[in-house]
Amino acid sequence: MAHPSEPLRDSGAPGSPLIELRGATKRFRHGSGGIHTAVRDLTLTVACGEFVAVVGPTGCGKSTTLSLVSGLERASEGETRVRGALVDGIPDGVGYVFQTDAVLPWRTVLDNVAIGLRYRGTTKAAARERARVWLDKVGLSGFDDYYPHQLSGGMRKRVALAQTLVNEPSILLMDEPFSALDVQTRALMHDELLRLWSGSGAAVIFVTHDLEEAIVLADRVIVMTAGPATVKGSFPVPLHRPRRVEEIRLTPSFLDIYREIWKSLRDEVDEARTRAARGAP
Ligand SMILES: Nc1ncnc2c1ncn2[C@@H]1O[C@H](COP(=O)(O)OP(=O)(O)OP(=O)(O)O)[C@@H](O)[C@H]1O
Repeated sequence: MAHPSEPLRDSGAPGSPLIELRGATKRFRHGSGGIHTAVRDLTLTVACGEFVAVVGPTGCGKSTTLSLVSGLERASEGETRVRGALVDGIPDGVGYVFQTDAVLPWRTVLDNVAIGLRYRGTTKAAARERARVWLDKVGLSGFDDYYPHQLSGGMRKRVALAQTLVNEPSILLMDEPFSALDVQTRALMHDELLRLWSGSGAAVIFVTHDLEEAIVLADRVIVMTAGPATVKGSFPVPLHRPRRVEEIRLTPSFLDIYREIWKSLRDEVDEARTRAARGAP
């Protein structure tokens, strides 16, 4: 295991994926005694440094898939491996960014960013110094002493990103991180995320409802079936990097790949809508 305050770097041993879900099934027992299968026989691998986006209809099991990788949930059948080892608890080097950020309202921006390092045993001065570097990287230098309520939604999201990235995760799990932001702020955050990720070597699994967002960001888009989630299709995104997200959306190659993936996703979205109209899970 790496020293708690040191970033974990994955060497990317040839032939071995960083993240592997093999025939993973996750069932939940409900209070009523019924059993709900959220994920079924899901097989997915992610390589070191790869940016994978996962799209699928509402409630299909995308977040549960992330929980299997992060070790927050254990597969009922099949297995999840990170760096070849069975996931049993939170693997080293995992960072998580949720839709609702984990910014603490009673702490300053600087201390919010420093908090993860403090928990890992870094001294206050060193943690704050590192946090300042990351605040600068996310364009928030000068806001050290602000409290979260004094920031815009986009700025708070930047704090949340810095809070996670300051720990230099080698695996970044993102669960609809920008869905609460307005369209313009989202677009800015897309560019920002790509800038921060490029060269970091981190593998990303980015869950979203938004196919456009998935394509502009990812190396590969995974389409999930209507629940229980399993992989319906895996689509490489042949768009060059570095990407200017706003410009990419207008290119013929973007529209081609959008049409191709939407053809696969549309049936699942329709299926989920039909079930919702029938009141079925
Ligand atoms: N801890 C749990 N206990 C019981 N059921 C759960 C639990 N977590 C998830 N589920 C159920 O599993 C299914 C998949 O949920 P999940 O949150 O993974 O879907 P999702 O695709 O991320 O949803 P959304 O698109 O709405 O964010 C849902 O029916 C949900 O109610």
